[in-house]
Amino acid sequence: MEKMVKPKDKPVYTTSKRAPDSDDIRRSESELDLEIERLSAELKKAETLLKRTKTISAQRLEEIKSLKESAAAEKERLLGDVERSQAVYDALQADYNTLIEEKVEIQTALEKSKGELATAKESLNNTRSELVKSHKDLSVTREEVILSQGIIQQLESQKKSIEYDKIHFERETKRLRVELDRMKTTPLLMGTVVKMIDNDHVVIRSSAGPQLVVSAPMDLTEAELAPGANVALNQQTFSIAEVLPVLEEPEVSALELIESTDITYDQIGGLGDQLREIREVVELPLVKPEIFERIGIEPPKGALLYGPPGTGKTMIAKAVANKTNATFIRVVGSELVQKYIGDGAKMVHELFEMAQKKAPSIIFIDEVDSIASRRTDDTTSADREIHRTLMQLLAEMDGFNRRSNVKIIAATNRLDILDPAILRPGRFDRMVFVPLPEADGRESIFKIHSAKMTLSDEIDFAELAKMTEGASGADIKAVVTEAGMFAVRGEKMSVEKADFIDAIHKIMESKKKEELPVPENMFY
Ligand SMILES: Nc1ncnc2c1ncn2[C@@H]1O[C@H](COP(=O)(O)OP(=O)(O)OP(=O)(O)O)[C@@H](O)[C@H]1O
Repeated sequence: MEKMVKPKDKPVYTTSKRAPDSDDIRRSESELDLEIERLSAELKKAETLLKRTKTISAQRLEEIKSLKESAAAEKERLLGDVERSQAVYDALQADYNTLIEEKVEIQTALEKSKGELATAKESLNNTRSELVKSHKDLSVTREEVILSQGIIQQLESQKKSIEYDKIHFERETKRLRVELDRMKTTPLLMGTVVKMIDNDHVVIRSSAGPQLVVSAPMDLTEAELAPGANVALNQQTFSIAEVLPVLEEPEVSALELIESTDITYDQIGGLGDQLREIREVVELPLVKPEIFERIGIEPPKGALLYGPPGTGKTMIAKAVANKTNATFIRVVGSELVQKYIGDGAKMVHELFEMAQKKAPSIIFIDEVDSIASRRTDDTTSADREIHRTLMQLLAEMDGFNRRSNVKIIAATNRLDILDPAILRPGRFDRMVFVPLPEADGRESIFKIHSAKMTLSDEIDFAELAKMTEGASGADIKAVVTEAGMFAVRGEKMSVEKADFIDAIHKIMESKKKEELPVPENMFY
């Protein structure tokens, strides 16, 4: 702010009694000039100040104008915002109103549903109590049904078992009758073939002493009547009744004894797992006994093979004997007790002695169920005989040295009737189920048995395997042989698919006719 100039020494006009002289006038004039000068300077200053104030005012005015403009623009914008907000607010208000209406509707519906729910709950409770009541009734009925089902099942399995036993007994009766007939006939004389004179005559040295020339029976081949063969002769006519098996030891002639069998593992189809198991328990201890010693465990004594007939149980035993170079000694349970009545137990003892002598050896007890079946009591003398034979077998198995080179393989089609005593631990170290072959197994059995046949190219073994569901290895072998026979009869160059199909029909049909009812737990 510009400081106002304060007049310093204003000229003082004094009134004096004398008239101003020229000096006074000059003095007053110069004072007036000074005053005028000062006032001019002050005026100038005031003008400059005014000018500056004007400029500032103009600037301020400009600023105020621009502020006014921007305030107007801002106002415009705010007004727009207010409008938009109003629109949003209106929309929200509309939504809110709708929601309120909906809420009212929902509340009404909710009230209605609550009522319905209460009704439904009530009827549910009623139904539930009815259900609980029926459930109780049903439980009682179900228990009765289960009870009756159990009784029916029991009766059915008893029936099946009885039917089976009946068939078994019928067969045994038939066999015993034949045996009895044989026993009733005059005893036969034993003789040894010395030589064949021609196709029809043979020289025999009889056990009574003399040498005889007898007629060669039509049904015996030259090979069977080879020098040294043992034959049984009719005492009156001296005709040859039958060729006797090679007698290794007079006491145990009931046995089949093969020094070295010719069955190999690769001739057995579809039993990989079973072979592996049996090789572990029978082959390994014979071939590598040191492994068991090293590990410090007792080597197994043997195994029990069980399963349907004709599935290769005997083959497995023979193949193990072959692999281990062991003597194969086969004894048939039913023959032990039927042929040697009173001597079964003695035969068992001799069997084990002989196996020891011929070691390494494998004792194969076929149809072990004939001597080891579960019995309720030993009422008949035959029962007692069977029991004695079994006791002897168990004693031999228990007293038998695990480290000896003798192993036992037993086989049965009737695991269900076996005496638990024979299954007790320490007797058979492993029980191996030998089942009917699956399609793959059947295919490989077809291939094995037809390996030496001349076959036509069209033969598809997988297809034949599909057609023989339920067939055993023995059935498949029979099919292959029969197919060969069809081809021979038809004088063909090779066995054709049609021959196989005819053979399958023939064998499977006859199998169906022979089939017996199988008790449920027969193989388990
Ligand atoms: N898995 C198989 N592989 C090849 N051939 C088999 C097989 N199973 C059975 N066979 C054929 O069937 C024949 C009879 O088999 P095997 O005597 O071994 O049966 P099994 O089970 O001992 O019968 P069973 O219980 O009636 O004594 C054999 O000689 C063989 O030709």
